[in-house]
Amino acid sequence: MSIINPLKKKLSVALIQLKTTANKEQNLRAVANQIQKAISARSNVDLVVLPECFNSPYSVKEFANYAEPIPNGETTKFLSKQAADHGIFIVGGSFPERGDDDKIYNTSLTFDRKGEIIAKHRKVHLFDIDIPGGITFKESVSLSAGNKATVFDSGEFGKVGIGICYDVRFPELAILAARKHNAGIMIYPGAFNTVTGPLHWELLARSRAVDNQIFVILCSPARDLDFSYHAYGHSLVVDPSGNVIAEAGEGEEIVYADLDPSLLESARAGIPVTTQRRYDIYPDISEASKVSAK
Ligand SMILES: O=C(O)CCC(=O)C(=O)O
Repeated sequence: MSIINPLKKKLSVALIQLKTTANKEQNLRAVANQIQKAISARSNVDLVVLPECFNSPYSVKEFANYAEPIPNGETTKFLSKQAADHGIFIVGGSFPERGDDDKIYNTSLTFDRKGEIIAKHRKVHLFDIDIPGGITFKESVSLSAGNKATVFDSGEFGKVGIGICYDVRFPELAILAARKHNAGIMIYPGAFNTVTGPLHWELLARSRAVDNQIFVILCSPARDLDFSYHAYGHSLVVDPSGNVIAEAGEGEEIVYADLDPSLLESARAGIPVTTQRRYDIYPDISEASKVSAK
C-alpha cells in the first residue's frame, strides 16, 4: 500500500507568541515588529502564525468594541500588507469580526504570499466552560459561532486545516481536514489559560497529530499577569508521530520549526493506521455521536 504524503515540500514556520494590550494600534505595531524580527532571524520563513485575539483583550466585554468588518477593516488590511510586503503566508491568529449580520465572530484569516485572503475560519466551538474553583468563561455571551470547517490549499505545500483554540478539543475538524481533504497540517491559534493549559494544551495537540499523522501547530499569546486573562503560552509544533519539535515558554518568544515531509512519510510508513482503518465497522460516527449527545 503506497503512503499518501500530503505535505508537498519542507515548510519553515515562525509562531509569534506576544503579549496583547488594550491598544489595537500598539498590538498591530508589535506584530509588524515581530514579523520583521522573524524574517531577519530566518530568511527562509514561509509561514507566520499569530495567536488567538492578538489585536484585542480576550474578554467577552471587549469583543464588540474591537470588532471589525472583513475584508474592509484595519486588521485585515494590515495583515494583507504584511504578507505581501514580506512575500510570506500568514495565518492571522484571530480577531473579533463584525459580520454583515451584525453578529460578532472570533475569526481567523489566512493570507498567501501576495496578501490575498485564502481562508476565513470563524471559531465553530465557542469556549463556554465552568470549572468550579478553576475557570468560568462564556464566549457565547457576546460571540456567535461559525458554521463550517476550514481547509485551504496553499498550492506549494499542500492543504492546511484551521481551527481556533477550543476547536482543538473536537477531533472532528482535524479528521475532516486530514482524511476528507488530505491536509498535512492543522493550525490552531489559541489562548488556553493557566487552569486548562497545563492539563490539556500539549495533550490535545499531540492527540490531533497522532490521530491523523499530521503536523499540528498551536500559537498562543504570551502570558501577562497584569491582564485579567492569563494565557498559557507554550506555543508549539508537533510532528506526525506526536513529538513536540518546538515549544515556547510563557513569555514573548518566536518559535521556529521546519515541517519536513519525511517525518510525515516515516510516521505513516511505520504505523500504517492511515491504511488500516475499518470503515466497514464505523460507517457513520457523527450520526452515532449525535444520538449519544441527546
Ligand atoms: O479549551 C480550553 O481549555 C481553552 C479554550 C480557550 O481558551 C478558547 O477557546 O479561547
